[in-house]
Amino acid sequence: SLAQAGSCSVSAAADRHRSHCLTGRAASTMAHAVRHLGQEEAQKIDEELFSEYGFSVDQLMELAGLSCATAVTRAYPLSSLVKARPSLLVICGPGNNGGDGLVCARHLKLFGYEPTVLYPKRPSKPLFQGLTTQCEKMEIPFLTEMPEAEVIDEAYNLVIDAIFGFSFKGAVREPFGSILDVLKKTTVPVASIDIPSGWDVEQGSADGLQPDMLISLTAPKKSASLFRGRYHFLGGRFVPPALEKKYQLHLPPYPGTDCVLQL
Ligand SMILES: NC(=O)C1=CN([C@@H]2O[C@H](COP(=O)(O)OP(=O)(O)OC[C@H]3O[C@@H](n4cnc5c(N)ncnc54)[C@H](OP(=O)(O)O)[C@@H]3O)[C@@H](O)[C@H]2O)[C@@H](O)CC1
Ligand SMILES: [K+]
Repeated sequence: SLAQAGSCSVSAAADRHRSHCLTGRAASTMAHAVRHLGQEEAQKIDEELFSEYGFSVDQLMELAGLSCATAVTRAYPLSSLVKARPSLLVICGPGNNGGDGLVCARHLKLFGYEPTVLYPKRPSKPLFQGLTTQCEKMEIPFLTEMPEAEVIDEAYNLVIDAIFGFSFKGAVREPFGSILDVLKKTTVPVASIDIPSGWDVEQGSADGLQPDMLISLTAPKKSASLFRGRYHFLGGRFVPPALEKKYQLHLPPYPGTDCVLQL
């Protein structure tokens, strides 16, 4: 399915459709390279979206999670899954990255996948309680503990890592240290939302998780240049042009109405 975009033919008459036919890679080489954000800068942009631009967290989280689910369908279409059932494990952390994971799980269920969620540390805020209820009502099962690596390899096609995002700092605290240790032993592909969890947002982690996919939200963070997996997508198509300009993000153009773009 990733080859589809590249094989699309371009006629002069269909110039306005040209962006549909460019792969993200081709499109991004046409403009300035997309900028990689430092940790403080990513947090500042996030804050500004709320304080200056009037967005609510719920709104952006919905768009971010939808982008992630869409990107997963591009890289791992239902027809490509090797297990009998289209099972996925979504591991959610205690912050907004975890919230993106819950939204992503809900959309993936609507897209025909069978997500199961592990959500060991749940904030008491109504936002996260609501997102949890929405998943439960969609008959998405919640695990009570992290399965062994062999069990994950046997049961799931893919793990979605929604543990930590751009606010992660320092050494990993429990229960997430043990969860990440198991995740490093699994052989099924891991798709990380925004940052491979456990990586320093700017410096990465030499002996850390090596995900197969990374979905950068808003703009890639500095550590994304160390990503060696197969699929790097950009998502979170909600940045107002004035904010993009102020931070000189140089975002590549998203094709048509797509909410994701392969970098
Ligand atoms: N504008 C955008 O792009 C948008 C971005 N969005 C998303 O938000 C994400 C950023 O969310 P965020 O700020 O809530 O931070 P995030 O990293 O999920 O969690 C921080 C939590 O982790 C914990 N923690 C930290 N360090 C730890 C450690 N060493 N070991 C253990 N725990 C540690 C700490 O918990 P604590 O234990 O301190 O309570 C804290 O609560 C971003 O990456 C993107 O996915 C969209 O939803 C909306 C639009
Ligand atoms: K993550």
